[in-house]
Parts: sequence; C-alpha cells; structure tokens
Amino acid sequence: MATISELTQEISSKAAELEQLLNEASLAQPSFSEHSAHDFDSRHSQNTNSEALRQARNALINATQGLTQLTMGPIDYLCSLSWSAAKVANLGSLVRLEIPRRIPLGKTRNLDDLVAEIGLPAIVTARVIRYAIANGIFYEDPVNVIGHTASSAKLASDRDLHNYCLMWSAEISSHLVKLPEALYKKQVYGPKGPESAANLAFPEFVDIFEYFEKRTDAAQRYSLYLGSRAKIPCWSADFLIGAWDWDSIGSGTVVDVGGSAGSTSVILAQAFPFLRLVSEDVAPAALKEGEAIALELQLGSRISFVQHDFFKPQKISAKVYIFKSILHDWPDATCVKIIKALLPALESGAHVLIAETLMPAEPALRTNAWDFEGRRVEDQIMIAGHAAHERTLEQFKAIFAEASDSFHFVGAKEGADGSMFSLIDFKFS
Ligand SMILES: C[S@@+](CC[C@H](N)C(=O)[O-])C[C@H]1O[C@@H](n2cnc3c(N)ncnc32)[C@H](O)[C@@H]1O
Repeated sequence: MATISELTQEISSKAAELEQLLNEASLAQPSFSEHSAHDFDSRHSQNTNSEALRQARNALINATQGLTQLTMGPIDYLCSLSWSAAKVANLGSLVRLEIPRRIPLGKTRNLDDLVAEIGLPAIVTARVIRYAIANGIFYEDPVNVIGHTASSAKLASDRDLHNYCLMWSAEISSHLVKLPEALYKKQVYGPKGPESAANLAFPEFVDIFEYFEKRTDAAQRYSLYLGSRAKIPCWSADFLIGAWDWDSIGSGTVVDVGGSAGSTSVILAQAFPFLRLVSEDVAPAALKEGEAIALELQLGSRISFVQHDFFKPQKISAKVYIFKSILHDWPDATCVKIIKALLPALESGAHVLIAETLMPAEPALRTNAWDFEGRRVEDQIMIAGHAAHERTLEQFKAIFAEASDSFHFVGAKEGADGSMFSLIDFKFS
C-alpha cells in the first residue's frame, strides 16, 4: 500500500517524464490558460510518441488520484464522491445556458452584464458561474471580471464537446442517479421490480429507446451526442480505419446496423473511397440527420440511410455488417436474437464486426483506474439504462456461438492508443 511520500515521488517522476515527452514532441506544456487548450492525449496527434505520452499521462493521473484519496482520508473522500452530482449539474447548467459562448475568446466579461444577459435571478447565475470557477472552468480576476480558462474556452469553441456534456447532464445522469433505487427495488420486489433505472427516470416509456423516439428534443440531443462522441479522442471511430482490412472487400457493401446518424459510415466512406455504406436505424430523426450530414459532406451517393428494426430479418446482403455500440445496450438473450436476425441475409464469407469496449481483466485495481475509467463508466450506463452491460471477449463469443454454429471467431483488435473501442471479428461460413 502506497504512502503519501511514495505517491508524491511517483508523481514527481511521472511529471518529469511527461514534461520530457512533450518537449521531445515539440508540444507545449499544459496550463490553465485559455490559450493552452490542446489535448496531448489525442489519438489524432501527429507525434510519434503518442502512446508513451498517453501512458505517462495515465500513470500521473492514477497517482494523483491515489494521493488525493489518501490525503483526504475516507470521510472527506466519500463525501467528495457523494458530491459528484453537483459537478455534473453545474457543467450541465453552463452548457444549457450557453454561458461559455457568452464570453468572447481572448476577452473578459463583467459578471453583472453576463448575469443580466442570462435573465435568471442574479444570485443563482453568479453562484453557478463561481462554482464552475472553483472547478477550474472560467476565472475571476479581479472580482466580477470573468475570463476563460483552457476548459471553458474549449467548451465555448468546441460544439462537439458542448453536445457531449449536454447529453451527459441530461438523460445519462438522470438514469444513472436512479440506479440505487432500481437495484434496491429489484432486491425487494424481484422480477416485479423495475426492468432498469431508466424505467424510473422515464416512467412513461417502455424503455430508453422509446423515450428517444417519442421526445423530439431528446432524440436530437441523443443523435448530436452520438455524432460528437465519435469525435472525442478516446471515443473516436477513426480507430476503425486501421482495425480491419477494409480494402479486402473492394467496392463491397458495409451495413452499419443501428448506425444512428451514420458517424461510422461517414468515417469509413471518407477513408475508403470504394466502399458502399448502408446506415440502418429504427429512429427516423437520426436517419434524417444522417442524410443531411452525408449530403453536406458530398457522400450522399455512397451512404444510404435505411429504416430497419434490427430484430426483424435483415434484408440487405453485404460483405460486412458492423454493430458499433449496439450489443452493449441489450441483455445476452436479446443480443442472440439481434445476431440471428442477420442470418437470412448472410452469405458465406460475410463478416460481422462488433465495435465495442471490452471489460478489463480482473481483479479491478485502483492503481490503473484511469486507464479503464471510461469502460467502467460505460458499463454502469448500460446497467442503468438498459439492464445490460459491457462484455468480455468470451461473452461475445458465447453470443455468436448461440446465434449460429456457422460463425467463426477471426480475431479481436483491442483498443489501441487509448481508444475505448475494440473490434471483434466473426466470419460466417
Ligand atoms: C448507442 S446507439 C449507437 C449508434 C451508433 N452505432 C454509434 O456508434 O454511434 C444505439 C442505436 O441503436 C438504435 N436502435 C435501438 N433499437 C433499435 C432497433 N430495434 N433497430 C435498429 N436500431 C435500433 C438507436 O436508435 C441508436 O441509434
């Protein structure tokens, strides 16, 4: 068990390593300043030592989290975990009220003017802003003058990050906070308890997908979130480009099952000019949005958007079917049904690719917690939202074996360079 002084030494050594790697890559050292909003963890980074950078960065984060926990002691530490919802609510208020965008980049604003423009009671808005400052978003100097930090400037200038935070503070958090109640009711009432926490958060709807289908504002937030999440480095669907030999199917068709607004199809279409893509989804709003995006990117002739329920027999014959972030929404028996619904269209040699996060090896450790934080968070969302979960490779193999003995496991490309995704390949023959 590490002591405060051992963790401090580790932090010091990892900070020096990180500083050196940044210098070698000619990258600026991070700072809180508005002008330093660069992300050296980016998988898109052009520098050659991005993997070493990511490892040094993660080790530093893990050690600093350990030091914080040790220094706080159990009481303050557990209180701080309990308070997490206040941070989510604060971030959500900033994006909902568009506060970051109201301060021009490179400039400051008088707090009273800012508060008056927002039009809510001054005391409330000022407190929201000042709590954000305490969380490292904006600064106040001198009193009543508000400017950007690196984080607030990024929120102001990056619409994808804005959309990501918006969805997190809305639907995702709403059902996550209901998880304890849902688990407790299941414990007490067994099968008569709620199916998932989402049923408590959105009680008028059968499940979260029906909620998104029937609530136009939420549907739009959801598809914007999915599109923007694909551009966030660890969530980037760019990972798919190098994870499979797409050239091997020439001008073959790829069906993106449950493709929402087609972010996966767009990435593949842009990277592989001969591929033909079909993005299927049950949600009309997502398909409509995808069509508009594809037209804007001049990909309208290569990506078609088709309404399809993946529980119904697949109609399109293709070389590849890709399911990105789909199976984790469903329990095992339902996943078997989804994969079985492909069978009528599958020709010998077709590949079914699963792009999902793989759960880390056991036992769980505190010392590498940040490396797998995103995967564990995603797993909790699946438990809360869908009474489902993320899987291990063996669990995916079991689903395919049950769907048909004609599926053969080809291989799995584990998330490279910090990607949340792995690509798991099954061939039908
Ligand atoms: C987690 S999202 C993943 C979207 C996309 N593949 C991505 O990676 O961004 C799940 C998608 O499944 C779609 N979906 C849910 N039920 C479906 C069904 N029965 N048939 C087809 N699509 C469905 C939802 O509308 C949503 O777009």
